[in-house]
Amino acid sequence: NIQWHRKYKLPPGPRGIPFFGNMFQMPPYHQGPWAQQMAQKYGEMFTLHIANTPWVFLNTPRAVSDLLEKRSAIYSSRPRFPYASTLMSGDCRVVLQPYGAQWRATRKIMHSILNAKNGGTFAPFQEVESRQLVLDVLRHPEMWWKANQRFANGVVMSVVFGKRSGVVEKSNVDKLFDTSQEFIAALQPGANLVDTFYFLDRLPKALKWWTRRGEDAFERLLNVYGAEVGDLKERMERGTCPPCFASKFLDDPESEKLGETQRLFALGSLMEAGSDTSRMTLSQIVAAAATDRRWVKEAQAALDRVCGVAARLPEFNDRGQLPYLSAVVKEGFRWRPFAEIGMFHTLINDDIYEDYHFPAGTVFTWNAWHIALNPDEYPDPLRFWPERWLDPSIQSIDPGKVEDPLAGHWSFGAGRRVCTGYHVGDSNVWIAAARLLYCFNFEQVAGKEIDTLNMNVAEHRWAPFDVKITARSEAHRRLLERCGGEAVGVTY
Ligand code: HEM
Repeated sequence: NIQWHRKYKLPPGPRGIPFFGNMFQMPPYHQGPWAQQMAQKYGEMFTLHIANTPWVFLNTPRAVSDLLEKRSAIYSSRPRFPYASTLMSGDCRVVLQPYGAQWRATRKIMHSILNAKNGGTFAPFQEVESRQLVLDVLRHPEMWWKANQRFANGVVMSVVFGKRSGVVEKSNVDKLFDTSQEFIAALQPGANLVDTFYFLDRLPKALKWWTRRGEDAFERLLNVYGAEVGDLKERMERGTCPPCFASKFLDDPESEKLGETQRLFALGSLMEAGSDTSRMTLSQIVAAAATDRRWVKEAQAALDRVCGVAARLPEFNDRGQLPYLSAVVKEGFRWRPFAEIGMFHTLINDDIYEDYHFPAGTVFTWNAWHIALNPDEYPDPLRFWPERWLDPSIQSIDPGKVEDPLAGHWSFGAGRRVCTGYHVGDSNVWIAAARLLYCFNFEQVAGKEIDTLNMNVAEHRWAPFDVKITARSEAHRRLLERCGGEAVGVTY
């Protein structure tokens, strides 16, 4: 221990208790405000000890860029998860895989399919599902959050499996999304003690009460995805499957080398990572629209200039003429980051940075909430202010980068671990936001004002907040019925 302390030096942080460290100080959810307070107290970095693993929070873009980006080759692994990764996922869940050959090979193929050049493969799915979205909101405005969820799940189902979820056998779709929820639940702090207290993993198998549960979850997932891949192969043979991620992935000879389990988990990982993320970002934009009319008026004026008044729905082709809408999407990713304390990146070698010496195995994360709401980075940070991405006199940003999904914020992560689906995610949110804003007005409900700093947008069983949504005019209503209606009968 003394030798360790002589050799290594970590940033300061709150004092913990023996054995558990700071485990009980960090709230189990909505950790952003707490981590923000810590950053205000300790400065550019602070350290927590979760059991005996040090976690370093990076509180400025400078530190995130210096470590997670510029030194990405050694800051891109993940902590061990004996339950959520090994037992439940056969060590094949991309998002938790350690930095190594298997992760790199899977990610390389994912990237080759999900990059911007393939946007044309996915745009038809996003086009249909966003038409259905605006129609669903028109018909049942109080169920906007369900419509939003259906949109996000529907897009990711089509992007991955080339299948419209509205027409897929419902039980398997439910099972697909249930497996995702089960995985997300398993990742919550404290959900499985062995993922924090690694010594438990050394117990004899008979004493590990969680083993059966994890093995069951693993089997279930293989069956659900196996069934979906079987169906996909049949549709490919019949020539009825539109090009999608899975058809390209399974056709790629490189993917054969990954083995069957890794191939199934690659598909599963995309479904898990790609759905809730789009849904939550859209919910944030709805909240922002209801709480601040100023930017909504600008967005609607920009849309009307390009599409005419209640003349036609915005299209992807309009994007170049609608920088304001790209700025809305960027602001949607920045405004209230839902990955409030970022995502864990494990350091694989010892490293020295300025005054500090970090041991291999230290976990790093970017303090997303603090950075996004820091007035030194983003003037008037609580305001949803798309202009900040277009006007360098508000914020130092190159307005030419407004369509670059990664520029100016960390919501898609950092370095080699950055979100593989960011082009799909960004365009999902763009088309849905453009169409919703073109067609609807959003208002708060009297007596049920939205507390935008305390919205639980992760909630998928009920509305995260109340909002009144109405068509902008009778002409918009007619347009919605016509254009939305065209999506209802589409099957593939
Ligand atoms: C719409 C908004 C989205 C947001 C805000 C988002 C955000 C993120 C974040 C923060 C990470 C972790 C990055 C890190 O560790 O540094 C991540 C990882 C990932 N995302 Fe996304 N994501 C979105 C959409 C999508 C979509 C649509 C897909 C797939 C079609 C996707 C696939 C993935 C995958 C596979 C990973 C794991 C990458 C790895 O560990 O190597 N994401 N995403």
